[in-house]
Amino acid sequence: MNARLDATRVASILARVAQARPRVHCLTNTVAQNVTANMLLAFGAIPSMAVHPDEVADVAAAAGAILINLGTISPEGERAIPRLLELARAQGKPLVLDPVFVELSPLRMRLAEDILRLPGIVVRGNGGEMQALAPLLAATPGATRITTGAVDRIEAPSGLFEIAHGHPLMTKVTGLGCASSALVAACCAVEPDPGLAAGAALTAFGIAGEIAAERSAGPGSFAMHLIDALASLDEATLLTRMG
Ligand SMILES: Nc1ncnc2c1ncn2[C@@H]1O[C@H](COP(=O)(O)OP(=O)(O)OP(=O)(O)O)[C@@H](O)[C@H]1O
Ligand SMILES: Cc1ncsc1CCO
Ligand SMILES: [Mg+2]
Repeated sequence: MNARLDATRVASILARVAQARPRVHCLTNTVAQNVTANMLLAFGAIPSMAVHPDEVADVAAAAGAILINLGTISPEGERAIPRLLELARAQGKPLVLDPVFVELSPLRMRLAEDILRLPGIVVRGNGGEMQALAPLLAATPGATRITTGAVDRIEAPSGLFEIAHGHPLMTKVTGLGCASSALVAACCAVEPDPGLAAGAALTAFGIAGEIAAERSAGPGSFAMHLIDALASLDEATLLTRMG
């Protein structure tokens, strides 16, 4: 099922991130901002986090990809969203939606519905979030749907990928799902097939999680080791871990 996503392919996408150093503009939640920025840097990408509706499109204009995360959506963030959608549409820029807790509020569901109208949209959520969005996604042809958990499932126009890497400690540090969405966006900036881009990002993140778990004593040191493991991931490690 993942025949097109071997270690060489993943390494090639990661090398393109390291070479191009794409900026990912993150309209994200206040909890996950720091860990998201640090994971992007460890991955070789560059974060920008502007929120103000009157500057967000200027700041994002030269970014390689955009992330919209609904986790602590504010009135200001809500006004920034159409600016980013307009920019992504005009420039054909990749946009990833992280529908945090979309099942908890009609406001989030309405915002998700607007964002899902963007052609080529990529959505990454956990099982509950993706289940809540299922009726909307069923009416969204061309979207890439990513459900993370013990096994990550990527349903893309180019096919289905399943990633069985990672570690349960990844659920004990807040914002790692949010950070994974940003890494998917970074790969979308350098790889036109969003299925392969998401597969590379989540394989790298999962393998870094496995390595970090071997080095850590609990969730605190795990977060630190995860940044280090992601920053030093190389093709030889991918080959060994992907088998
Ligand atoms: N039980 C598990 N075993 C291995 N890896 C896991 C497990 N659960 C989650 N992961 C990994 O953790 C990362 C985050 O996924 P998760 O589904 O926990 O996100 P999330 O619920 O959106 O997190 P958050 O909202 O806290 O940011 C993914 O890379 C995923 O593969
Ligand atoms: C804990 C939390 N609350 C809103 S966003 C967030 C980070 C994980 O999604
Ligand atoms: Mg989440």
